[in-house]
Amino acid sequence: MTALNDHRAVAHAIVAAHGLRFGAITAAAISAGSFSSDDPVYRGAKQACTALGFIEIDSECLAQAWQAQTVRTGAFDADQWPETPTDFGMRAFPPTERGDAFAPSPERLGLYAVLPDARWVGRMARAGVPTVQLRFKSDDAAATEREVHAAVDAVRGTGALLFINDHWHTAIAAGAYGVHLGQEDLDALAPEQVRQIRDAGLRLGVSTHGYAEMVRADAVSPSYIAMGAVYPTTLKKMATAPQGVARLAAYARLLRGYPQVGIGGIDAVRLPEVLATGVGSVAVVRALVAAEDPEATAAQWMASIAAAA
Ligand SMILES: Cc1ncc(COP(=O)(O)OP(=O)(O)O)c(N)n1
Ligand SMILES: Cc1nc(C(=O)O)sc1CCOP(=O)(O)O
Ligand SMILES: [Mg+2]
Repeated sequence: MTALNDHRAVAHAIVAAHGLRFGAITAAAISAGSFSSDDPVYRGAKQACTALGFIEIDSECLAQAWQAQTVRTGAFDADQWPETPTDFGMRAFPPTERGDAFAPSPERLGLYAVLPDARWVGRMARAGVPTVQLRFKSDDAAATEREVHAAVDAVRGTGALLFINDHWHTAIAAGAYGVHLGQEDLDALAPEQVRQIRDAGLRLGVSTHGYAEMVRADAVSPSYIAMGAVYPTTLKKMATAPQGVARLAAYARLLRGYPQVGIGGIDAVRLPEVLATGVGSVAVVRALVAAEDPEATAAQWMASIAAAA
């Protein structure tokens, strides 16, 4: 039994219980950190999470959740990694029952193709990919408007659900199925603008890269939550290290109740272990766009995803 008043014992018990799957750095790291409370469970958990390689804001978030879990259950249990939303300060799940929830998307979005232009969107939609995203990176407003409208036209009649990355205003005007926003995109929006997207009936997907960002995403009750980067990706410069599948599985358990998407560096070899975490969707760029035969590759991936469901 771990002594509840000894933060060092708490830290060692958590690292001993979870070091193998998350990969403990060194025992020496179990001393570092800044603390917002003297509670021994909070303090020990923050030291342990730092030693397990979580970044500062995620260690803080986890430490507060460990403390809340201990208060809620009446006992500290080192084996029980926090995965109850209310312990993280989130509102009660399921989020779909909240008054401010975005329109729902399917629980399992399946293969999710993130694509650079409307031509690719049409091509993958016609190949039967169930979820597609236009990720058109341009500051040219006229070109963006053309591309968004072309993407909406391109999926018509295919059954594919089209999310527009970043350009939410144009997505509303063009009648897209949904919008995908990152944390910085979300930070740039006033609450009124978030309401505007929701009230227009568009679905909202939000990117996350750890616990603190999941809490932030949950605050707007989106239609799905994306988690990345699971593996290293060369597609864009990431501010955080790859998460790996052990963390992805822990995130997926916390976010049960949301449709979930794994993204970043996923290829055919890694696909089975990503699906084994329980996420209902995998989002890819290069695996399709750089494939020799994108249609055949999409068909193979869709079969693998269906077989794992
Ligand atoms: C499904 C999905 N997940 C994550 C992202 C990344 O979005 P964001 O963080 O806004 O970065 P950019 O794609 O805008 O560079 C995504 N697009 N889709
Ligand atoms: C666009 C994007 N967003 C990510 C995130 O983690 O938020 S990873 C990523 C790139 C995904 O490309 P690929 O499948 O080629 O690695
Ligand atoms: Mg973005």
